[in-house]
Amino acid sequence: MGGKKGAADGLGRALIKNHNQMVRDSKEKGRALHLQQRRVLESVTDVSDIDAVLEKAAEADRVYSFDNPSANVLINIDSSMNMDEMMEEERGNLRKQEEALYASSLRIPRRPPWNARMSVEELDANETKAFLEWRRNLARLEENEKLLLTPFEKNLDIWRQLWRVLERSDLIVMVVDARDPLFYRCPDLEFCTAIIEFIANDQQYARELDELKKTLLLVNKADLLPISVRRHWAEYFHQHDILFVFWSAKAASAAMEGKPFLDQFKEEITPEQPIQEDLDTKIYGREEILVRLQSEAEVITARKSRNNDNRGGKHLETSNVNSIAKQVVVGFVGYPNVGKSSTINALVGQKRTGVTSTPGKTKHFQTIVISDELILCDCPGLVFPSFSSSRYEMIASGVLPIDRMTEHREAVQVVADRVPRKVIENTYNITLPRPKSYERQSRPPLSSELLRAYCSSRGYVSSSGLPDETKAARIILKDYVDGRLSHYERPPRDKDAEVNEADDIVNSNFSSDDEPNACDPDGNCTNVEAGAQEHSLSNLLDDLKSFELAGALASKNAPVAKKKAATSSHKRQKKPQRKKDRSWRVGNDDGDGMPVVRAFQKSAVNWASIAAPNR
Ligand SMILES: Nc1nc2c(ncn2[C@@H]2O[C@H](COP(=O)(O)OP(=O)(O)OP(=O)(O)O)[C@@H](O)[C@H]2O)c(=O)[nH]1
Repeated sequence: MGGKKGAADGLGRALIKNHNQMVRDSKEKGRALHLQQRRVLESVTDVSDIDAVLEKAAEADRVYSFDNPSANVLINIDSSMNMDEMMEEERGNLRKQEEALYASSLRIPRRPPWNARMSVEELDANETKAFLEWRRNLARLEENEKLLLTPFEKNLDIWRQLWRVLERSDLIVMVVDARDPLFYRCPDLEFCTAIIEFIANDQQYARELDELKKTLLLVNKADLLPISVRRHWAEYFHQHDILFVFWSAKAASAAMEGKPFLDQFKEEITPEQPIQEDLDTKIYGREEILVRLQSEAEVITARKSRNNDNRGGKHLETSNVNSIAKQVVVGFVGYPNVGKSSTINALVGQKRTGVTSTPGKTKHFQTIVISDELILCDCPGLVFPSFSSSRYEMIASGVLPIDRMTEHREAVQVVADRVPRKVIENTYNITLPRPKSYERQSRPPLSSELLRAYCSSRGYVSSSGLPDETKAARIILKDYVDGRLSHYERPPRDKDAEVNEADDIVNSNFSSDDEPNACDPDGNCTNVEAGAQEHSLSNLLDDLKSFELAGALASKNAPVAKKKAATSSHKRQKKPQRKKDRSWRVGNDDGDGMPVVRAFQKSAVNWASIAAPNR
C-alpha cells in the first residue's frame, strides 16, 4: 500500500516538475520573442553607414570566429581604381558581361530550414549564420571591380519579415511603380513559367518555398502612365508570361470617397464603371481587384489541397494553417515607397497602415482580415540587391530616403536626364540655360543648371550666401518621386526597336522620344532641339571661327553659315568682330587663293586641338 502511495507521489512530483519546466521554457521563449519584437526595426541599406558596418562586422566576428576568421570581408572595399582608368564604353560593356555572368548570384537571402520544435536561440543562430553567408557572397561580388552592386537591405530583421510574409501567403503580390516596373521588380520572387532573363525557374525563391505559389505583379501608380504606354507594358508582360494588373491606389481611394480622380493626363479614372474594354490596360477598381486576388489565391489553395499528399514537411507546416482556416492569404511585397500601404488601405477601405512619401515607413508586417475568405499581409519595403541602377537612381526613385542624401547634384542629374527640359521648365516656371553652341543641343540640363535656376527663381540662398542647392534638390526629388515631374519608362523592346510612337503621347504631359529632352510636352521638338542637326554645322563653324582655320572651311558653306549666324540672336553680339575677320579671309579666298594655303597649313595643328573636346 505504502509502496503504491510512494510511486503515486513520485509520479505526481515528476508531472509537476515537468509542468513547471514547460512553464519556465515557454516563459523564456516568450521573453526572447518579446525582446526580439521590441527591437526597433530600421532599414540598413548603406555600407558607408559606419555604425551599421561595425555592428555587422562585430556580428560576423561573433558567428564566424571559429569557422571563418576572415568575416570582415563584409566591409565594402572600393577597388575601382583600374576601372576608372578604362574608357566609359569599355567599362559599360565589361560590366554588362559580368552582370550577366553573376546575375544568378543576386538572390534574396533564404531562410534556413526550420521546424516548430526549434528553440528561439537555435532559430536565431541558424538564420544569422545563413544571412551572414549571404552577405559574404554579395560582399565578394562587391569586390569585383567590374560590377556595381547597388545598396541593398542589410538588416536581417527586415528580411525575416519578408520570410514570414512569403511563407504565409498563397498568392504573392509584388507591388511595383508603374513608371519603371522593371526597376522595382525582383525576379527571384517571381513565379513564371517563361524564361526569366536572370534566374532559372528552379532557383526562384517563391518556387523553392512552394512550387504552387504564384506571383502577381501589381503595377501601382498606373495613373501616372498614359494608356498607350500601359498597352506596351501589357504586351511585354504577356510576352514574358508575367501575371499582372494595372492599379492605382490613389484612384481607388478617391473612388471610395466618392471623389472624381483625374490621372496625370487629365483623363478621369472611374475604375468601378469600366469604360475600357481592354482588360489588359484597364486600371482595376477596388472590388475587381479583391475578386481577382481571391480567385487567384483560391486556385492556388485548391491545387495545394490536390497535391497535399505529395508535399514535403516544410510545405505542410505553413500551408496547413491556411487550409484549416479556409482562408487564402495574399502577401504584399516590394521596394519601399511603391505604394503597398496605400494599396492595403484602399483595399481595406480605411486607413490601416501609415502612408508617406518617405521610404521605409512600414517596419513590421501586418495582417489584415478582409473577409472570412481573404487575409492580406503587408510586408515592410525591401531594397533588393541589384546591379541595374546607381545609388542616385535609387534616391531619385524614392527607394532610398531623400532626406539622408549627401550627393544631391548626382541625384538631381537623374531627374534632369529623365524629365524633358520643357516639362521641367513648365512645371517650375523657370528657364534653363541652353546648351552652349559647341555642345550637343539635345543634351539634358546639368543638375547644377537646374538647381541654380530653381534657387534663383525661388530665392533660396544658404547661410554662406550661395544658392541653397540642397533645399532645391530635396524639393525637386520629392516632386519627381510624387509624380509632379512627369516621367515614365517604356519596355525594353520599345527602346531596342526605337519605335517612333508619337501617337502614344498625344494626351501625355511629355514626350515619348527616346531622347527625353529632345521634345516638348506635345511631342514636338523644341526650336533649339529641332534645329540641332540643322545648326550643328554652323555651330561647329562658329567655334572654328575663333581659329584661323575657319576661313578655309567657311568658304564652302558661307551662305548657310552666314544666314544662320544672322538669325541666331546669341551670335549677334560677337558678329562685328567676326565679320571683320571673315571679310578679310573671304576677300583673300576670292583673290589669289593664298589664304586657303595658309589655313590648310594651320589646320593640321588646330583641328586636332579643337576637335578633341567635342568628341
Ligand atoms: N500617384 C500615385 N501615388 C501613389 C499611389 N499609391 C501610393 N502613392 C504614393 O506613394 C507614396 C508611398 O506610398 P506608401 O503606401 O507609403 O508606400 P509603401 O510601399 O507602403 O512604402 P513603405 O512603407 O516604405 O514600404 C505616397 O506618397 C503615396 O501617396 C498611386 O496609385 N498613385
